[in-house]
Amino acid sequence: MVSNGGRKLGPGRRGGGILTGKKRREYDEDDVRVRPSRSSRPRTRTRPKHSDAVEGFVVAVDRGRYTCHVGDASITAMRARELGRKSVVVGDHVAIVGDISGAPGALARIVRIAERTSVLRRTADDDDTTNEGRLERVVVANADQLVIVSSLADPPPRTGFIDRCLVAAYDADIDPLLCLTKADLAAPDAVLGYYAELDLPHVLCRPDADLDDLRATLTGRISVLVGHSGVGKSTLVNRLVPAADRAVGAVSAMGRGRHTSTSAVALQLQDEKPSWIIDTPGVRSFGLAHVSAESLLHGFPDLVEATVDCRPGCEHTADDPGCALDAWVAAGHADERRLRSYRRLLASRSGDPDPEAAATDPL
Ligand SMILES: Nc1nc2c(ncn2[C@@H]2O[C@H](COP(=O)(O)OP(=O)(O)OP(=O)(O)O)[C@@H](O)[C@H]2O)c(=O)[nH]1
Ligand SMILES: [Zn+2]
Repeated sequence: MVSNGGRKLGPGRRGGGILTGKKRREYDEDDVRVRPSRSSRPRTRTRPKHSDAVEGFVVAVDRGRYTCHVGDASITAMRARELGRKSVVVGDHVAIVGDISGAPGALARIVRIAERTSVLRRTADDDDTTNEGRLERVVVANADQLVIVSSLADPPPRTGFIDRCLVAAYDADIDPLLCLTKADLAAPDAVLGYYAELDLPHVLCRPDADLDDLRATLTGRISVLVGHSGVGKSTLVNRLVPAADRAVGAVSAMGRGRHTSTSAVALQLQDEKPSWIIDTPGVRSFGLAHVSAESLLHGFPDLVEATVDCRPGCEHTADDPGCALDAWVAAGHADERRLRSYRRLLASRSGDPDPEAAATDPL
């Protein structure tokens, strides 16, 4: 009988539960260091204590207070000390004890976090004001789908942003969906042409048409919406969940301040199956410093095949002599703009100044 040391492996959506050797550098999900060794804490002492815990779903996080959906009620909870440094994020399924009446002022306690089926991360490399520097943050847990909202005009689509989101989605093993808004203002051909080689599903949205296509992809799933300011994300959220009442067109002066909340909010869709959309008002980009160069390639399935011809250790940069990606593009197997985008992300990852950051998008 083969033993795994009594360690419980995760559901392993990606790697079949394989534990990777490299511990991700992060500060808010510390599972390893704070857990006492098995012998130092008798399990029986804590287990029965929480047998009365109820299940909840974390829908919002604000300064140490967690809004949780329990049944059809909404309650406020804090983290129990026994969670240690382990973070609780929107999308987490948790076990809750204490005052779950939902009455004003009632405060319950989160005592357990269920194993996550997916973890969407970003490196906070857009915030160089923190002491910690570039740290990895968990944005959302248990999402099934990343809805990348991009307008076709006003503002024009930015494929660099979309490519970045695609890498984050593939890295988290979450299905991407390209949601193109303002289809009443411009045609989608240029954007769709750029992604022609990818199996990337898309929907078009416009004010004078229903959202049935989009709704169909949201049913029964947890979907995270990301998008630049002004692309019409709030407009979409309001159409999907009228009760949400997200501010539309209001670009506040606080928008770029570091105190702006970057936390996400989960909103339930009126649907026959449990369906949630998670709005991410503060997430304007996905820092990808935590993603390896090889994983970065997964956002570019049209390029990945070429790299079998690269020499071992090839870093796939423009300066890498004999990088097979150049020949691949020269032979017409992939769009040259895709290679440029990949190399831009590679450069931004390592903190190099992005030579094309100020340049317009390839489209
Ligand atoms: N023509 C057209 N305008 C739209 C559409 N969707 C949204 N808008 C307009 O675009 C502007 C920005 O929309 P918002 O929904 O506030 O965009 P947002 O992405 O939430 O932007 P932030 O609030 O900055 O996060 C508003 O004036 C909307 O009325 C669309 O499909 N077509
Ligand atoms: Zn190469």
